[in-house]
Amino acid sequence: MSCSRSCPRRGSCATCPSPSSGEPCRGKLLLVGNPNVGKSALFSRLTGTHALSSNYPGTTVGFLEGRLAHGERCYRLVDVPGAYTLEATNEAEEIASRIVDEGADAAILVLDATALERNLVLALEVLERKLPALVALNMVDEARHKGISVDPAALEEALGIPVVSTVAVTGQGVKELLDRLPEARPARFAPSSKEERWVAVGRIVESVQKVTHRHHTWRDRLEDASVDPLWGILVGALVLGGSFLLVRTLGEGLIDHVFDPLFENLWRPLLDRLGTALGPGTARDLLLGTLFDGQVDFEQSFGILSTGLYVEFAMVLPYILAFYGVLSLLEDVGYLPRLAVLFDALLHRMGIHGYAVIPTLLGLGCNVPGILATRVLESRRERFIACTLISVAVPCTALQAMIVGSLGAISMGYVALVYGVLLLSWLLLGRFLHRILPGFSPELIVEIPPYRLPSPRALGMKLALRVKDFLVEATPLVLGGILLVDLLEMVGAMTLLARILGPLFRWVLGLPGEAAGPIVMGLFRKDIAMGLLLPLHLSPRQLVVATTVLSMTFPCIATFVVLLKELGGRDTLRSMGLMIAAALLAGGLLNALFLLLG
Ligand SMILES: Nc1nc2c(ncn2[C@@H]2O[C@H](COP(=O)(O)OP(=O)(O)OP(=O)(O)O)[C@@H](O)[C@H]2O)c(=O)[nH]1
Ligand SMILES: [Mg+2]
Repeated sequence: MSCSRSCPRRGSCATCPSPSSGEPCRGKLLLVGNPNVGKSALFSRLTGTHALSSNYPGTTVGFLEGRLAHGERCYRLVDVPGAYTLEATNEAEEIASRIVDEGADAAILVLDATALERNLVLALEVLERKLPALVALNMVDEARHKGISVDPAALEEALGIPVVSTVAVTGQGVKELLDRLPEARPARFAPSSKEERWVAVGRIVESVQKVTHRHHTWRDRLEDASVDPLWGILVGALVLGGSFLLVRTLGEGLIDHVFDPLFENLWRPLLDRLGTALGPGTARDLLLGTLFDGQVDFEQSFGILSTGLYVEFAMVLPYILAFYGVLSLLEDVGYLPRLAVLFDALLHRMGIHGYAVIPTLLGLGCNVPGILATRVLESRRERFIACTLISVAVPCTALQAMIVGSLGAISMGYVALVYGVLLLSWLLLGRFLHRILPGFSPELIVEIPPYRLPSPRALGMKLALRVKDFLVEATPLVLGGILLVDLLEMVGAMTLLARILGPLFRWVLGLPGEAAGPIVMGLFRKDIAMGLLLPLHLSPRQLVVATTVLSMTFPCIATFVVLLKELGGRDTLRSMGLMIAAALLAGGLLNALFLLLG
């Protein structure tokens, strides 16, 4: 097992046993470098722990720790968030700066050979702090394609520390890097000003790097086209439209041809037998739920083993697989930062810069990583706006799967209506927050990585990591949520909730009081809450209102916890207040519109 799992309280990883002796790992190594230079790819290679690695700056925003065993020695290896400078400008850089200041036995300075100049600035800042170090000169394959050659021996001479050329995605040079770890040493750079550092960097680059002329390739042309104001929008619309279609087709295909048949043909007979063995009583009510004609209804029975497992595995998991498969591909190709450039003008009107598009897209998978990814935004104001917008108007894949599964079964028009209202709320709330919150949004300074052909192995590992995270996080909440609903039902709490909130639901939203329970249960899991709405036999229009309100009100418990961690108590409360107000307003207006239309 890796340290990152066994030591979630980062930094207390001294409890990880070393390979042979059973003693804790005492040595500490840091992987330090600019964003998107391959630190996490190298981390995965060195520790065998899979860290998320994507082709855009800011993938790692908190740090990850793993164990690196080499020969008789055992080290704790820290994947430090990418930073351009240790004079931090955002939270990810603050974390990086703090970790470097805490010190370590050695730092592995990961430099991108295609952008040596910019990378060396940070390297010198680290070296000025007298940390023993060595260099992993990464992406040398990419540099070769670009006609850039860096002489590692000359760089070693110039810096005074070991330099090893690496290609983190293939593992080239990684063994040599490990072999040379003991040679890591402090360099002789004295603390200097920014200007002096740039001058030193210029001198080093001149002596170690050669650039040869090369012709424009189709990749260069595609890169230019995808940020062009006109062509870029066309490419963006095609990519986004195509992605959504692909997710839907893949998700539906998996449900129809894999997961549904599995539940119907394998799981149902087992449940039937269990039902007969248990006979009527509380145990059967909790495990299988309500029976219809003596049979389990996977969507409506609400037993732990019936609806609980079905919702998670047959309704949500297929879309999780499809969504993360497609998103990971877009990430690794390097398309997302281009989307950030295209969206910058629009997002600036909402007080956030274009880069917020990446957390937002991640939020469409699960709000939790989406909110964590807002750490790359510079100001607190931007982060508050981005987090609130994600929680209010960006439905996670689990909820979307249920929306498409239930509302989509009636008409895709209703699904489009819910998405339309969410999009409009996202835009209007963003505008509103931009107006009322003091401060300004910094300009977009985002580095556009080159397009890269993703490695199927890396993609597969990333998908497996994300699906595992989903299962670990969702399973206890889904099953526990269903148990809680059943217990609350048994003690009459749901009826009480319906009575208290009934008038508000009836008058403002046009919903029966019984819808209050499911919507409040959204605090646990929104997919389960959506499942609870189904047995109420709402009219399609009521279901649209209920779905919209459920999407926009309280975040689920996991999102709430990260919001609290990222924004602090006061801002989380403000954000939740906005969520409830926006949800009631949107639901109320939809209801009024439906009444007007008759
Ligand atoms: N061609 C090539 N691609 C690489 C190499 N190393 C990493 N990559 C790719 O570069 C992208 C960035 O890698 P990451 O490991 O996410 O970089 P990082 O430094 O952890 O980035 P942040 O977490 O954003 O700071 C990914 O798409 C990797 O697959 C390399 O040596 N050659
Ligand atoms: Mg990373």
